[in-house]
Amino acid sequence: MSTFFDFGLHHSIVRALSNMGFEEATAIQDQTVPVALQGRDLIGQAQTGTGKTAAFGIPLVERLDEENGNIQGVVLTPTRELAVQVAEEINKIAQFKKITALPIYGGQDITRQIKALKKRPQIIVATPGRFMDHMRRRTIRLDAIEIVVLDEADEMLNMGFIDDIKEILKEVPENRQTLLFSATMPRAIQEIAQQFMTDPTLISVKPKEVTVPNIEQQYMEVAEKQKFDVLCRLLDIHSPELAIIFGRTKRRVDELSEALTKRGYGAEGIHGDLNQAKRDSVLRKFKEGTIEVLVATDVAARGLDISGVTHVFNFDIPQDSESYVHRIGRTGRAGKTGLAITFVSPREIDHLRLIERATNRRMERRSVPSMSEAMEGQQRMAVEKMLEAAGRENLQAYKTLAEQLLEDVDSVTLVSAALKLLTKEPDMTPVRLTEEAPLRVSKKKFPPKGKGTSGGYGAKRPQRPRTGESRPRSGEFRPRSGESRPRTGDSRPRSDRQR
Ligand SMILES: Nc1ncnc2c1ncn2[C@@H]1O[C@H](COP(=O)(O)OP(=O)(O)OP(=O)(O)O)[C@@H](O)[C@H]1O
Ligand SMILES: [Mg+2]
Repeated sequence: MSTFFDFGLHHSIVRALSNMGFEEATAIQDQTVPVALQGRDLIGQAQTGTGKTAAFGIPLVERLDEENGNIQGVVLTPTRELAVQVAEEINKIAQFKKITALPIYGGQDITRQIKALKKRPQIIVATPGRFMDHMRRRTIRLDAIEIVVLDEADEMLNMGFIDDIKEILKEVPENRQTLLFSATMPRAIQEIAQQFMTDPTLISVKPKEVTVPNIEQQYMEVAEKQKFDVLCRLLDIHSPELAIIFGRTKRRVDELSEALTKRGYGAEGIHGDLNQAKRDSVLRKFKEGTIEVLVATDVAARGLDISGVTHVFNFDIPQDSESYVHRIGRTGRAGKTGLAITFVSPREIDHLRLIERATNRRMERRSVPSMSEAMEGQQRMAVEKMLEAAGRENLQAYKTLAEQLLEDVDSVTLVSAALKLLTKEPDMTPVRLTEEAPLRVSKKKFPPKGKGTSGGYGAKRPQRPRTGESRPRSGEFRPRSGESRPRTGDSRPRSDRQR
């Protein structure tokens, strides 16, 4: 692997990368940065958490002119949170250069954005809908744009942003450089590539292994009615540092986070119907560790890089293999390990097999843990806490008290009582969860063995469920198949404001 010196980057960027703790380039950076620095168009595919942001961030910061205050670079992302995160990472890379990246997204006051634009950032990181708003208001000038990046390009297509993206790409100067990145590259991407890119270089890191090996992948067959109790047991057994639980619908996310809170877990939900202030505060609390469980729809499946996420639970099996890959990719990032557990109801097994085929990787079947295992897990935690305190805390102020207690009660009884108080015993507080219909795969859509696995990503998608909740009503579950994708201006998704 190259060090960042080998790319011939400006010393201020090498210094910034070293400040960020980046010593060597990751595989995708190693292969794409030199090509992007030459000004060539490229399509970059590499697994989740392998540094695709810097793979386009470094060439952006290197190639753009710091003396020029015009907008020279645009990065489009599918979600608002991702726009903020990507802008932050670019600003870190640019910390010793006079280049700034500004995030622009729906749900944020547009006049504030216009004010921020007056400070002349060279790079805009935006969700497509809000970028279009600014384009129409002429508050963003496009004539000096040299580089356009589509991050999570396939997801933006899934969300129906295709027309917006086409319009944006038509408006920016034709001789720009276009970079397109994602961990998953379904075929529809090729259309964009052909239409809007100039002789793009395709760089794909291990296309057959779309998931990273350091994420342990398990599944459990669980009846819909039992899912919640099983989830609680798993949380008790694993005591994750930070966990993300994905649910299928917004209602599901609301109900789950409420139910978890009722049972004493620090959990909050995030989905597209919450206002931006709420979304921001939930994510902030999760990053700080104020809450340890984030319950989310697929709005949090893409790109988010939160350190400390040790576990991902698919409370509801994802709709398709792309969603699966990105959801579980919120753990096991930057070389760390992670565990992903997917719940599958008995009627959804075919759907799970379809995901396994598309990702070319089997999930390990695990049996549902028992209540006593959950109890043991919590007891283990209590013992750990106690031993840690015994080893580290200054206990002087408690010693006399302890000696007095030991005169009346024997030591085993006393320690047992202390452990009981420290143990979070299984909580069976009743909760209310509306049942979700299982995801079914029609026999026709189930590809014969061996097919659809080439390149890891050819498998056909299962049908979307037909329940009202999971319609693309507000951008959470978008039509992904050719037939149902809106084609006209009228039926286009109502911009990223709804996400
Ligand atoms: N060369 C490097 N050395 C060390 N850490 C790195 C390097 N490049 C990136 N990282 C870190 O790795 C983590 C994952 O990077 P990033 O978010 O860019 O992944 P990604 O490939 O875009 O993933 P996803 O497909 O989920 O969007 C980040 O915390 C980033 O700071
Ligand atoms: Mg990314």
